[in-house]
Amino acid sequence: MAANGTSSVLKKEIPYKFKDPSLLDTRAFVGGEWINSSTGKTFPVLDPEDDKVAAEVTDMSRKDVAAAIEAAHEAFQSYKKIPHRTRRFMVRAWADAIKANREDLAAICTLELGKPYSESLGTVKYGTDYLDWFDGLIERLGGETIPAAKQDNRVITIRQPQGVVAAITPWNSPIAMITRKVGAAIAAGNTVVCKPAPETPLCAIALAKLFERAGFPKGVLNIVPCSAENTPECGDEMTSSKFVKHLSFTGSTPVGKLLNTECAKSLKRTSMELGGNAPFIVFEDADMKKAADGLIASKFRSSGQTCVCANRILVHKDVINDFRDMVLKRLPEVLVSGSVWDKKTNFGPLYSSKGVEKVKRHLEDFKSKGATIHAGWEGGKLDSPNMIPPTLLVHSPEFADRKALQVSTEETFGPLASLMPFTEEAEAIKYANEINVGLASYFFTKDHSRMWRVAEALETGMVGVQVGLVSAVEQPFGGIKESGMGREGGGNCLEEYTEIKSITFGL
Ligand SMILES: NC(=O)c1ccc[n+]([C@@H]2O[C@H](COP(=O)([O-])OP(=O)(O)OC[C@H]3O[C@@H](n4cnc5c(N)ncnc54)[C@H](O)[C@@H]3O)[C@@H](O)[C@H]2O)c1
Ligand SMILES: N[C@@H](CC=O)C(=O)O
Repeated sequence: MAANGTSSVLKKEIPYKFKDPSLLDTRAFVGGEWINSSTGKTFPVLDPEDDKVAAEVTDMSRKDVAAAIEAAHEAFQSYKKIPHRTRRFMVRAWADAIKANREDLAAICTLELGKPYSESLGTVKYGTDYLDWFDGLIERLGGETIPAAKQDNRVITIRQPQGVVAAITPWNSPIAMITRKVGAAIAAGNTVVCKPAPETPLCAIALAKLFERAGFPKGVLNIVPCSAENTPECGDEMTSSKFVKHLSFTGSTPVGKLLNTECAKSLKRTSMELGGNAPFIVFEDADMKKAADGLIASKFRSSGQTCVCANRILVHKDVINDFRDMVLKRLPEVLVSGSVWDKKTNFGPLYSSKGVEKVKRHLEDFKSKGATIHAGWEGGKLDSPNMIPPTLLVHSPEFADRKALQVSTEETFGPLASLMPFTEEAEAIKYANEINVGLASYFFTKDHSRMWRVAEALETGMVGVQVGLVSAVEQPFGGIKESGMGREGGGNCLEEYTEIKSITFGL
């Protein structure tokens, strides 16, 4: 029992009292039952704010994952027959349950991810926006009638769910990445086995608690938390199972490629939302304040830990000093650091010391190649664990060796921005596109011709023109090149989880 009396699960005190402590659970959810791993093993979940153990979560084995897949397969046999409208009401009820418990869910997100509580409330809203969106799409998930070439034939198509969908999700968005993926698969009539990231299983478990209350049949959603050590085995069970028809993954490009290769052996469908390395370009005619605010929103939200964060920042050499000064002015006006539980705080620690190591490596690389630090971290001991302040570096207007920088080939995934100069539009586009990934990109200019030209030229799945945020449920979210395959959100997102069947009638 935790000293604060809020939950028997908590291993440490936090300055938040749960309204419904039962949402904090450490068990798996399989076939409608709350269970522990057959091995009895657990793994620790840390609070990134102090690196202390927050909870011990059940560590599901390969055998347990196989049982969850079977439970999902069994549930699919009846769930697939449920009318679209009934399914819609259940999705609606899940969304409503999440909304009614938004504060507790946000607190769980803050606890295991270190995300400031106010930002966590935003991520709960973003997550439920997806379910609201699917609610509007479910009953439109129909087929079409097709004029047949033969006089005595009539042809129609119907859309049917695929079966068991395996979902593997990352730590950096532990609520929205689940509702966006699991919600879409279930809205389309599939059943799901979801393996959340080992760093953030508590949000997934809490979402399953609310799912259970929404009236879905047993086995429609199964949550199988497992440790980093068990992950490859559990993943292999998902990619090799004959019952899994679709693997939906959000995470890094190397893991996505591995899973995709394994799924290819049995021709499973895959959805791959993978890593990015977003270019962010400030042209010489840009509105400096708009561009600075765009950079702060894109680079520093979630402390720089999103797949669509600005990463390679190019500023026209004639305005690089003006832009630097505007960013330096706006940073303290926009970002507030402090305890993640303080409602005013909107900038928090990284998810773990692994993240800190990577940011430090990029910082040292920028410094060694001539960038100077204008704000933030110099690479020394941090004041508190994982808490890197918003950091700004600038290269001289003559700097030309961009391709040698680590940031040119790797996401920083942290609150570190280094401004690099460019001279010509074509040069900026060439550098932006000279990479194997293409998720998001951003640019700022007041020139309307340039807006179209550059938006069309950038090789990414999403482009922000004069904005630093591109995530919204109503628009297709996803990348090209090695940033993935498929789209989540947008008007056609449920179709990804269906098969088209064409039926020919002879008269
Ligand atoms: N495109 C998008 O929509 C999107 C969204 C969020 C994050 N991301 C990307 O995710 C990455 C950050 O997340 P991460 O560090 O957790 O990525 P990761 O690839 O290490 O892990 C993602 C998930 O895959 C699991 N995993 C790891 N190895 C596995 C294996 N062998 N078999 C099965 N599962 C395995 C992890 O446990 C986790 O659940 C970044 O690259 C980011 O850009 C992309
Ligand atoms: N949470 C992000 C996804 C990548 O990290 C978003 O949807 O913007």
